[in-house]
Amino acid sequence: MIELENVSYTYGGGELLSDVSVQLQPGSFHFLTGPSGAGKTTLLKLCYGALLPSSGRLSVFDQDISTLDRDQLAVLRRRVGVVHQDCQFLDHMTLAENVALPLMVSGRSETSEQENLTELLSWVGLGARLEALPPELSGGERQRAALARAVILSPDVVLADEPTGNVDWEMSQRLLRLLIELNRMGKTVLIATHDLSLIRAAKSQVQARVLRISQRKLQLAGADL
Ligand SMILES: Nc1ncnc2c1ncn2[C@@H]1O[C@H](COP(=O)(O)OP(=O)(O)OP(=O)(O)O)[C@@H](O)[C@H]1O
Repeated sequence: MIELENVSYTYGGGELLSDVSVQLQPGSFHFLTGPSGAGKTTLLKLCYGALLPSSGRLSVFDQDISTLDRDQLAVLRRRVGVVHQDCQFLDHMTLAENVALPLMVSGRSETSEQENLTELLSWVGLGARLEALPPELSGGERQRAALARAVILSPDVVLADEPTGNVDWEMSQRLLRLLIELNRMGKTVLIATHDLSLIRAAKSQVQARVLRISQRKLQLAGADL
């Protein structure tokens, strides 16, 4: 589904990721961990085509990303839902409008889609907050809204960047359960996190592989987490 083969990523400050190879199989569940600044967000951005590898091969849904034009890349991105680290809401729009943005951008605003929106917001426990503005939301509400927006177009893959970064343990468990539920629906899930207790908690609920970035390399973490 997503395959990196000897991918390196270099920017002005030097090489951040070196010779990374990994496959995310359909329906798999992965964690991506590593110290702050190790390159987790960068690796996620490579996975949805926001950045291109400096070298190596990256294919998403069996398409070599370097061969895609802008329109093809846009189609591909609709199949990958991203929960951004900072949520990225438009503060003057309501929660429901923010979550519906991907529908509007892709020209899908029929009644059935609006019904899906209401259902989706109830699923994440925000059915009563549709009209709230982003500055009025708590950290946990923002993260759940970001998750709803990431899956509104029914993507095949969900990439979540520190989805439990600013919430307490109870809320992080709730977010984790939602992500596990998405995986049980067949979606491929990758969660970037430095929270090892979250990973430990997940291991009894889902079969997850843990990838770790250390000194520019990506490794499969052992059972000693
Ligand atoms: N194109 C770029 N230009 C400048 N700096 C970059 C670029 N790409 C990555 N970096 C730097 O590389 C480092 C890794 O960033 P990244 O956000 O991927 O790490 P991270 O593991 O997600 O960190 P955190 O856990 O703190 O979110 C950062 O210091 C970032 O500023």
